Amino acid sequence: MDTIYALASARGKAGVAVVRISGPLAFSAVETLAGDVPAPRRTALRALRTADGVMLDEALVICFEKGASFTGEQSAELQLHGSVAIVNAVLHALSDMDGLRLAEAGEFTRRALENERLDLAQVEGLADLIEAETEAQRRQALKVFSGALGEKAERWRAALLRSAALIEATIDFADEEVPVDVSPEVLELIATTMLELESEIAGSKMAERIRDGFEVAIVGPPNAGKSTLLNALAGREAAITSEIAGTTRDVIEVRMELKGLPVTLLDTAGLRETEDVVEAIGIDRARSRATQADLRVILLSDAGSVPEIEAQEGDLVLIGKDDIGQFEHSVSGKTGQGIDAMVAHISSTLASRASAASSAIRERHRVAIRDALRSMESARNEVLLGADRSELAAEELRRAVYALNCLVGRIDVENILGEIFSSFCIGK
Ligand SMILES: Nc1nc2c(ncn2[C@@H]2O[C@H](COP(=O)(O)OP(=O)(O)OP(=O)(O)O)[C@@H](O)[C@H]2O)c(=O)[nH]1
Ligand SMILES: [K+]
Ligand SMILES: [Mg+2]
Repeated sequence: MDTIYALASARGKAGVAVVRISGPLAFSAVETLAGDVPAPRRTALRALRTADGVMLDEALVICFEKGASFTGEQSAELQLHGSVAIVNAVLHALSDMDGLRLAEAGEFTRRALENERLDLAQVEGLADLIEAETEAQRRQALKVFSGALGEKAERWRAALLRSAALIEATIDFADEEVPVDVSPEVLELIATTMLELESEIAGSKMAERIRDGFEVAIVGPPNAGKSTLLNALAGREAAITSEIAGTTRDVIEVRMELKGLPVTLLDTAGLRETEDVVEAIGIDRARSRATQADLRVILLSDAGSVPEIEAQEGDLVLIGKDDIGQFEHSVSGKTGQGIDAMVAHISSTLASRASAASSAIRERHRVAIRDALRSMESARNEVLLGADRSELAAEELRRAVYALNCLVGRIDVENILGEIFSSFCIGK
């Protein structure tokens, strides 16, 4: 195994820059640079020098023993003064050492996965944590990174392994008299686990929204003040506004954070009957994007008019261009009247939906959970068909466990055998 090193903090001028070293030669690299290997997990101030004795920097050095580091390998971190020249000089000194090479992208994390310091879902959580831009994204990624999904998967696996073991035990007893009918317990275990998996799937759409952002569309007739409202929310002239009806054609997207939630606001073409071919295309797009959005702000041109598009649950229907707040449910992009109330409604609606988010944040997770559910469904049917279908039921349960193993990136069906063996001993 190579010893790898890399700059762990961002490139460029900074107060502190962190260089990470991981692998069997990490401590010897530290010794070469710092003159000794400081006690593990203790911060030590050291002068770093090249092999020729040229001073590189004065740095804080932290060593981590094998088995007690992020990667699971012997490793070290050098906290340098954050100048480009110092970082380059230290990286150069490391590259001169035998057996050391620059790490590839994600290689430290890959080693953490290989050494089982992290499961696959945690690696995904870590990737999201690094990408997190909003408070909700940070909290969600941290939950996944701390192993929330892995813990759940572990619980589900245990229930399935127990079910499989119970069934396997009856197969073993097939020729003799089966002491107890295990099917009620097995069916109960499968049913409760299926419920949990289903709720994980249900919350997964929201988890994805927190990752990728909620879409909120502004829709209404031409000249209702949609683009002006978008610009007011964005704090810049993102969309062209004019007194000409039919100004906006393309869907204009503005990414923003609303009370900690990632939101993409959509400004759309004014909805009306038109002979203009290009405007008609814009209106089609407006309708379809608005329908698919998570929430709609439906603007009316005046108090008497009806919405151009059907409101869904949680949508806001507001009278536009009401500069002085003459009407109760109204907004004005020009004066800002009603905008705070509108934002409060949008963010509280989205926040309450977001609170149902599960830890299954990716399509890969959903695929694995759905696979597991399908197999559990089949297993349940086999159990219901009677004892002579036990082998098929156990087989389906094993498939479900396999799917859950894929979920966290651990593929060892050997565990089933272990569980079977242990209950076999207890049973006999
Ligand atoms: N008084 C007042 N005028 C507004 C307000 N919002 C927009 N306007 C004016 O109304 C006209 C249309 O505004 P836009 O923001 O372009 O309206 P729109 O709904 O995007 O129009 P289309 O893109 O053509 O569908 C412009 O002349 C704006 O200056 C408002 O809140 N108050
Ligand atoms: K307009
Ligand atoms: Mg517009």
